[in-house]
Amino acid sequence: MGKFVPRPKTLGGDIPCLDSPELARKRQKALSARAELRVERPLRAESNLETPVETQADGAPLFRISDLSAGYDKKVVVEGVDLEVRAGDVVALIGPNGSGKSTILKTITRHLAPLAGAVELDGREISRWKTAEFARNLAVMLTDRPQTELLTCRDIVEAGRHPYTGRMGTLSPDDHSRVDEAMKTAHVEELAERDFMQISDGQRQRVMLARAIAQDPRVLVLDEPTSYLDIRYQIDLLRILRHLAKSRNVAVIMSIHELELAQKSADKVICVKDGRVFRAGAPEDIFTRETIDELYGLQHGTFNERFGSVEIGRPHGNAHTFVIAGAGTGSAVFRQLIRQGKAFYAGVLHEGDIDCELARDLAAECVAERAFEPIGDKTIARAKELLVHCARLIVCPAAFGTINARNAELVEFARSHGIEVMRACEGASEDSQ
Ligand SMILES: Nc1ncnc2c1ncn2[C@@H]1O[C@H](COP(=O)(O)OP(=O)(O)OP(=O)(O)O)[C@@H](O)[C@H]1O
Repeated sequence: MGKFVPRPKTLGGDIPCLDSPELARKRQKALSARAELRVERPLRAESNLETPVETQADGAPLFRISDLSAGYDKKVVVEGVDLEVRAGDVVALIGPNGSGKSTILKTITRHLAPLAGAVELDGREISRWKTAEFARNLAVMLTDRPQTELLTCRDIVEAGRHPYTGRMGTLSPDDHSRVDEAMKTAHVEELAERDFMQISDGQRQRVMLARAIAQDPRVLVLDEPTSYLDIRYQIDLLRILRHLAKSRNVAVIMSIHELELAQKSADKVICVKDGRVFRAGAPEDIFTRETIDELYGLQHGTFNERFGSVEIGRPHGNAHTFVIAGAGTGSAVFRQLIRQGKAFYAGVLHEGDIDCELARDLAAECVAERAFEPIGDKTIARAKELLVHCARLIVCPAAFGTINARNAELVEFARSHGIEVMRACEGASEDSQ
């Protein structure tokens, strides 16, 4: 293992001393790593990062996939894929493990040859593009870890500019400022001099994002870009991708497992299941309980479309707890009971209240009244029918209002039947005070 050679001091702000022998050697290494890193050439060497790339005049898709079959060693693992992506679109591929998302992404980035069908960039089959020409249009961020030796994180990001340089990979001052900008955008400035192989997975992912940004592509393809990132950087990454799409007209195509993030960041969602496109459409059409439960074959939990989250489902067994909730006061108690594996009833709630939405997924039964209507006789009677089987009543709201005033009857009912009454906020028995 060679000794790590620190980078030379910079001259004139952040512009490195380009004629240093050490840097030339490292740059040579970076050049040889270039093939490994699959650096793709941006379309126009002279293009400015601040200048949005022109959209096609006729509004035709930038990228078109038609009846694509893809797989390994002539064995098809995914087929019948159709997709049109326009400049500025953010497209998310979602679906269960092993459904074929990565295989599609590897095929549309020419890491795998298509087994059938067509993939066109700018109306031309991707196999007909010269390597450099194709590379000038498209940047890729896949999940495999590039093995590099003695390259700093800055070297890696600089590799994103090599498509703009001559054969020796000498970066111009303009290239350097773009590298700086990309590192700043991906929050990896502080990693600049660290060995790329000696940083965390999440840090490495952000460095690879910086490289892709420095590359200034028209199409950016990312395989599970959020997988190693903490929540702050997941949000940052998706904001960056949306910014690239909306301000610079980059077409972004990514696979992603975090449904909530996909729902909030994608313009178009492609659901891949069992090697086929199971459904495709706008997030509003895709992120429904029915579609997501079916896509993932959820049996013990369910997708809550209101919250964009997956709930782990209600516990088995009889309920011995009744929770009076409302206006979001019950959510924490519901989740606490679920964590404890305790089944519970919830009521009397109003349709549309967020507690009502959640209780429908988590409670053994949710007693609900129509929105904005005072609690009626039938509803209160049903709540009492359930309450009488319970050992305790948890009251979440600090006070009742006009339309849920009759929940006070449940408290009285509990007391008169020897059922323990607890205030959620105090966690103590009200009756024992
Ligand atoms: N190099 C390979 N050679 C042969 N089969 C492969 C190879 N890579 C993946 N597969 C198979 O292809 C199918 C699709 O895999 P793919 O990686 O595309 O799924 P995915 O949807 O990206 O899954 P995940 O969400 O787990 O990343 C799987 O059955 C997988 O085992």
